[in-house]
Amino acid sequence: MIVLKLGGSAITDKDRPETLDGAALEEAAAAIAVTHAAKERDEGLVIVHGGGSFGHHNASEHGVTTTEGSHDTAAVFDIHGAMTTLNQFVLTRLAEHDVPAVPVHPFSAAHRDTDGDLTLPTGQVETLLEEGFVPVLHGDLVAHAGAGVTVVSGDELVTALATALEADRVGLCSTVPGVLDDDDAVIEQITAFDDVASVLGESESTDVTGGMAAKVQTLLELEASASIFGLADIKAFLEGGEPGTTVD
Ligand SMILES: Nc1ncnc2c1ncn2[C@@H]1O[C@H](COP(=O)(O)OP(=O)(O)OP(=O)(O)O)[C@@H](O)[C@H]1O
Ligand SMILES: C=C(C)CCOP(=O)(O)O
Repeated sequence: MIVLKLGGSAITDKDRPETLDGAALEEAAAAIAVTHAAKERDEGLVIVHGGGSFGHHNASEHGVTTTEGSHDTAAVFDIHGAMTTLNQFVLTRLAEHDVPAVPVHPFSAAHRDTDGDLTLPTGQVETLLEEGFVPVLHGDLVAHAGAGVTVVSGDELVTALATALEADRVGLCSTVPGVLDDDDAVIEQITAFDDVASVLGESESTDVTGGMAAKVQTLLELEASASIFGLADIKAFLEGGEPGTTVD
């Protein structure tokens, strides 16, 4: 099966709070629909989307990150609420393209222990896949022992899902065509963080989960290899290609 992340930076205007990039989401949904329809029903697809201009701004205002928690219910309503709003946009657009996409909200399913380690039950995702659905998860808040609630990034969910479901392929679509070097050329392959640490930065927009540096670090922990690519390469990835940067 395949785990595909739609980066928040790719499907929203990350510089304007709670602003969707409708054209980008449409391009993504159309590419997913055309490849999903062409495949056998038993090749499952799980989609995870990030926050972009939904979630990061709200989390930043409330001072909540993946490690800094909150016990304020207003923070939960704002941050989780922004993410479920974006999730509705994603589900609606996929449904318009006849992709059988259904929501799975991490806030209601996952938690962290006192060390910050994430537990994400996947029985519902596996059953939905077996029943022919495309589960759609998203970066969210999660209960965090000793800290209240903290942010879980879509990237962290991708690695948890890929490990639990033994994914064959993992793809992260972002606003860049891959990880870029000093000359803005796409780096084809990354096998060690130190090799690329000097070019990896945070996001240029408000981002509480660490941008490209955190993304690469998370993906290096994954057993399967993963691809980071831009919107125009979703179809190539879903058809079996390895566009952009491969992290393994
Ligand atoms: N070497 C690099 N190559 C490419 N992008 C980089 C690099 N260093 C920093 N970045 C930044 O990382 C961003 C991508 O990370 P970001 O976390 O925003 O991605 P995303 O997963 O698509 O979005 P979100 O976290 O909102 O879901 C790029 O838009 C760019 O600003
Ligand atoms: C900010 C929140 C709530 C989710 C962030 O998920 P990401 O955009 O995948 O890092």
